[in-house]
Amino acid sequence: MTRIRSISLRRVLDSRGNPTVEADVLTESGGFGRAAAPSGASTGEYEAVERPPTEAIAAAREHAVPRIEGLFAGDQREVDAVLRAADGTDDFSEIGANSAVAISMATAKAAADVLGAPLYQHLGGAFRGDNFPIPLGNVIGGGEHARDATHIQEFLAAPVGAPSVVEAVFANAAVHAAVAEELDERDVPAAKGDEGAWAPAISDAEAFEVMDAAVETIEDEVGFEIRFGLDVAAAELYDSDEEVYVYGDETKTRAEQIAYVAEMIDEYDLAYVEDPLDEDDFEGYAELTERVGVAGARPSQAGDCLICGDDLFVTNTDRLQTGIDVGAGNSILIKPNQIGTLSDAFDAVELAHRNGYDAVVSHRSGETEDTTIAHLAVATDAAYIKTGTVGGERTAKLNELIRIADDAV
Ligand SMILES: C=C(OP(=O)(O)O)C(=O)O
Ligand SMILES: [Mg+2]
Repeated sequence: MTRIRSISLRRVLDSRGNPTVEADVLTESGGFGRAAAPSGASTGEYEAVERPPTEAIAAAREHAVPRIEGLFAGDQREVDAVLRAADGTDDFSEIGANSAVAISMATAKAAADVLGAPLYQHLGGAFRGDNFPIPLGNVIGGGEHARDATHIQEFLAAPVGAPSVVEAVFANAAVHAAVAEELDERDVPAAKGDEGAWAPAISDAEAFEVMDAAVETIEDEVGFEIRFGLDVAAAELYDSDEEVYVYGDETKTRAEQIAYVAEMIDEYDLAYVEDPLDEDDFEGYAELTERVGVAGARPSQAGDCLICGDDLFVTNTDRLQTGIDVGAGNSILIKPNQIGTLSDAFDAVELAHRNGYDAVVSHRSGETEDTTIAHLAVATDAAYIKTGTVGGERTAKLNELIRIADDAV
């Protein structure tokens, strides 16, 4: 295997118009990989730290790049371990998780290029057969991603019965269009939020109705089962002084929040609920998980509702282990930039799978054209991949998924 000859880092634009870190990795035999860090808006308190790109690049050039140049490109674990050692902190606050994840992902792409293999195969996906992640598509959103819209951050289409990835991807786009029609009929204008989801000024209750109607319309059209799900992003709603969840003028106690989410799962047969409670409430997650009766290995395979930890677990194996120990949730959201390296993201998926939890690989609200997460989702046999449904930085991932399924990457 060839060694890494050089690493270049630069600032590029993300989908919000903010700067982010892009890395190029070049090997001695001419292998090339390029990757860019995404960026969150509703970030978890326990995520690895993103530094302003200029500082992150300067720190990575000083501390990490000289130690990684010369390593074998295919030895991802070694490269990621050296990134961590060069940073020297627990949370990548020296070189920035944005520099770290860009270098980690670009290294994997360079190694795949050397092998002449698609990235998902290099990452371990050669034996995945016909298992493909189901795309969860954000079609109505608010929270931290849009002002004056729903309190719940994301309403996500879940085409669980789609016979193929391509049909699933197009079904989500059709639900996005059907939501626009449904809003139009109700005379509700809607701009789009950060992830391309419609961001109407309607109540959460009305958004449930709109989703339900749109999903049913498209289900009838395509002839396979489409459910939907949520990212409540409840840490953003939680007032820790008052110990209540704040929905505009209304509040819910912890018990009311658990009851509300359980009721919505039941009423709308939700396939997926992410971050239903605050990021410190492992016990609350456990209570809800038990209440909605999710049992057994890999709930997605049994058609059960996923209770997924994003801000709760932050792609971190220590936090996931705490959750596993108390029965908090049954799935984990995987965002490589929350933890800083691909090796750490893989460890989180493997710990999840060994314990019957599903993995859901996810984009961030601030994205680039980077397609690494499509390969990561296939390589790890993730149950779902969460992205938007429209917009270039979102369709980049979806179109790559279609190409992987078509063996055309
Ligand atoms: C994608 C999400 O948003 P952000 O990237 O803003 O954390 C999320 O909360 O799942
Ligand atoms: Mg989330």
